[in-house]
Amino acid sequence: MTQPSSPVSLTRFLIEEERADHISADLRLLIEVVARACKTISIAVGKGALGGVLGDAGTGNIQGEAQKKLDVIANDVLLEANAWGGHLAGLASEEMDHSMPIPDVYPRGNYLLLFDPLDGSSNIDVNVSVGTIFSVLRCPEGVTTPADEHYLQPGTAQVAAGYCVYGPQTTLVLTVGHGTHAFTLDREVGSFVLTTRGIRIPEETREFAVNASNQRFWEPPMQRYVGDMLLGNQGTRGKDFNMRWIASMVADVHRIMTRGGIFSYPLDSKCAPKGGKLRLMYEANPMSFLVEQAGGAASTGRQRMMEVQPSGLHQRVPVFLGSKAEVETAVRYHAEHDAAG
Ligand SMILES: O=P(O)(O)OC[C@H]1O[C@](O)(COP(=O)(O)O)[C@@H](O)[C@@H]1O
Ligand SMILES: [Mg+2]
Ligand SMILES: [Mg+2]
Repeated sequence: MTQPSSPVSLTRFLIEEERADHISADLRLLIEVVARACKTISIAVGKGALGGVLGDAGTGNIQGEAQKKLDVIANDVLLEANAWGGHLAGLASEEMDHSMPIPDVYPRGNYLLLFDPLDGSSNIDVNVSVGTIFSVLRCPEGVTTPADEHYLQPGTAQVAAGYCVYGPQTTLVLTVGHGTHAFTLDREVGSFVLTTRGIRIPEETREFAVNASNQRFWEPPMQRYVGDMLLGNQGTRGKDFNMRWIASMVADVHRIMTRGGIFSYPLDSKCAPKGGKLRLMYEANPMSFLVEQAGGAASTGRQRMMEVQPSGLHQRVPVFLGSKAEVETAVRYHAEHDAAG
């Protein structure tokens, strides 16, 4: 007898992943807690002006950036939900100066959670998609009170990563190292439902995403790379390119997950003293894990992103990720430039 095909909830998907030995029960429950927090953030984002959540919080974060009210709200939601979740030894956030070990009085586990609670903050007040990005690491063996240094593991050590995009639909995109999968929030029912199993990013693309206003500050290989794309079918690339820039990494990456493309936030002379614009631990590494698991590639331009050995919790890096062949082309421009001295 054929079974009626019913929608697969995130809960059922995670139970199946546990049965397949892809995740532990603790990791399954941890992801459920993060997903629940994302639902709460999605509701707050959706209320907008009606919920009094728009505008500046009047505070700044360790990155020297002004915090929006929703940056603070999303951070609090994730902290509160996960502190009581029982599956973490500690957590770290883009919005907090240091990581936070889970206090003894709370239930504790063996994972470390890192997150960018609200990505694309500059878009909140203009009603454009924003998101949450998260990454899960194992707490090193024997460590009961993890400090910042215990989070400094390369992206290859991640056991799970995901983002939730708050757009016309709220969509959670997740990997536990066995493909990348998308779950759409059924708002009436209140649960995430599997809508794409095994996302595959097309290898080739004719679409790139970059903040072109930084062009004069870019390094020479980036100038040449984008210059050649702009020449289109009249230049060496032999094809015309389209450009998109939402300024929410989550939304730009989600487009690439859906139809391919390359996303880049390269090194420029403004952000060079900090190493780049985007954060390795909260943005670049989780997105790289998701993109690689979907058949794409992710690089700093000179090194596979997930092999970068982190030196600081809030470290920044240049980013190129998306369609594999296109990322390889961007890397080739950098290699040729460096080889020429
Ligand atoms: O405003 P810019 O320079 O184009 O930068 C946009 C980039 O900055 C970010 O907004 C940084 O994220 P936050 O909003 O979490 O600080 C990325 O999402 C986005 O890709
Ligand atoms: Mg961000
Ligand atoms: Mg943020």
